[in-house]
Amino acid sequence: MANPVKSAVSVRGLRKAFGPRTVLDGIDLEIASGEFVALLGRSGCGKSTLLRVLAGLDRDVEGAADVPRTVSIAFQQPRLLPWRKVWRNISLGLHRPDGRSTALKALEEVRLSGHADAWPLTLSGGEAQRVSLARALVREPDLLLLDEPFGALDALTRLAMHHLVEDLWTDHRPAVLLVTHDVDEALLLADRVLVLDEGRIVAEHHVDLPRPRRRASVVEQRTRVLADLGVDVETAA
Ligand SMILES: Nc1ncnc2c1ncn2[C@@H]1O[C@H](COP(=O)(O)OP(=O)(O)OP(=O)(O)O)[C@@H](O)[C@H]1O
Repeated sequence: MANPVKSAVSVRGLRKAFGPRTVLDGIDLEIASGEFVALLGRSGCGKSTLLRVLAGLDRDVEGAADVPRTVSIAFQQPRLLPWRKVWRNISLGLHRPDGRSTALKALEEVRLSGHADAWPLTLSGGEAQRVSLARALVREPDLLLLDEPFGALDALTRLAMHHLVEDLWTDHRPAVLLVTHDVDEALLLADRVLVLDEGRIVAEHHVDLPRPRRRASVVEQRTRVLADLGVDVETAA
């Protein structure tokens, strides 16, 4: 028998309700080991709720969700502790004697060497987000959950972050689930793009373009994904 692809995430029949409101309505989802998946959907369709469940932050659900033992999550806001230096933010909770050198290595990877002893409030938005990525990666997660990590950044910083995340993913190869509102971002980074609508996965696009990808190369697929999001590109502003 051929070697089956190892799953990092296996979700079956996942349901989540807040009171009378069903937010996740029977999600089935497989993510292969090392696969990069993007999740698109309108505001309020349940994207962050799904990520929270996969991160183990919300266990009050129906259905089954198998995830790896090491899961890291990074949010739109870096959520750094302002009273701890950058390196301590990264090594927090690692419980290793070599916490500082591990943090320094992670900072080097996110191209922030030299900021180890800085205070978080002295960092730019992009720098703080890179610290947040370093903190997520230092745990060597088998699953990395990214909840709109570039959403608050300006266009140029965002572009640099795309390259950085792709490099980090290539070097470490965790499975990734990236929540974004940006169709181009999804198509530039992911192997597969899912569209969530009212708590259900309603469309799936495989992105077979060679890497590194350019914006021009995703134009054709962009139209199809936008159609699944209910956006008519002819009339969209
Ligand atoms: N703790 C909560 N209590 C009650 N309702 C909640 C709670 N968390 C989320 N919801 C509701 O669940 C729905 C889905 O929220 P969720 O944050 O998952 O959406 P989203 O797709 O990530 O949206 P956005 O793109 O705007 O971040 C929303 O209607 C939200 O109001």
